[in-house]
Amino acid sequence: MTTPEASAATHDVEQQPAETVIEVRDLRMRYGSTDVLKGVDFSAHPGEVLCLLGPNGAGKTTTVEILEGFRLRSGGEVTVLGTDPATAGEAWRAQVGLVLQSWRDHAKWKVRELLAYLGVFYAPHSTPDRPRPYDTGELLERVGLTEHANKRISALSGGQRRRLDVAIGIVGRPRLLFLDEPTAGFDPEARRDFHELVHNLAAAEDTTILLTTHDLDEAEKLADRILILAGGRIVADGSAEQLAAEVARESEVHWRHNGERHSHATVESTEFVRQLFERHGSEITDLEVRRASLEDVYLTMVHRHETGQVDAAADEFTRGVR
Ligand SMILES: Nc1ncnc2c1ncn2[C@@H]1O[C@H](COP(=O)(O)OP(=O)(O)OP(=O)(O)O)[C@@H](O)[C@H]1O
Repeated sequence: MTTPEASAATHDVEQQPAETVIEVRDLRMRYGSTDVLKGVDFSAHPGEVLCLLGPNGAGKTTTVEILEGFRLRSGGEVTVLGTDPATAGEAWRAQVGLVLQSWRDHAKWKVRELLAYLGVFYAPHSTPDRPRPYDTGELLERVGLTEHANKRISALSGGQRRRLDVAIGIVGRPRLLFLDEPTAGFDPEARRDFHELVHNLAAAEDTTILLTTHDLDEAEKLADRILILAGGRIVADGSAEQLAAEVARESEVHWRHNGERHSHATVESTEFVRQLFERHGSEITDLEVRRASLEDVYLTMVHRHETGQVDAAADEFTRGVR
């Protein structure tokens, strides 16, 4: 992530719960003579988990930094929590959480002290439905750092440090949380805990989450909606299932009946399975329905982009998914 370079005049408005948390229309970004974003459109609603995917250099960081108010766009409309991030002030910022690549400062601080210290900033922005900041003990528990609460930050392992990054991102109980490669360096258990935490934040606290990752498995597990950015536009927008159905309309159904293996390709796998059970009931064993993986979808989209078919790909998804 880069240094903030946005913001001329700032203003704060009374923040009302917005129907749409993020609204991006025809977002454009030009660096010198290069157009990196050529008309990005998407929106996010309260409690949704969105994952932004795309090849290196596609413009994910640029997009996220514009939404965070750290970068000024070249064109288009952007509204985040009801406000244009380019001119938003402190009250807006207090509702937005960031989990950036690792927190490197304050090495001599202890974990609990740092969280309590950072929390103070959010107290003036507390509301009855969103008490701010998080109680430090509860927060430590949530991110799995209770037993490390009195350790110096310099003494944390990489994974513990990342948990602290997450705690720093949510200490103000944000309505919108940006996560940049959130589980880089996590062991499988920490990763599973983190996924639970994200589901919990979205479901119980109605926090909208926008994450960037290169880990497709993580995207599939976490995201309600996946956005693929390629060629300066969103070329796919939908759930992992919707996107898979667009790339490979047929799913493969495999099953065993009277000891014999069978398989069948169909666009209506649910209906096919229902009929299968209607005819053979509990004689059916080893049932499996395979659809295109997110990796298949992603590689197909990126390939279309690289071979200049990106407009066709974008049109297809716009038609099929939205
Ligand atoms: N400040 C800048 N000035 C000029 N060009 C820039 C600047 N920031 C980014 N770019 C260029 O814009 C393009 C998009 O960069 P960006 O960092 O947004 O991509 P990304 O999708 O986040 O990539 P990665 O997956 O590699 O992190 C790249 O070609 C990059 O070189």
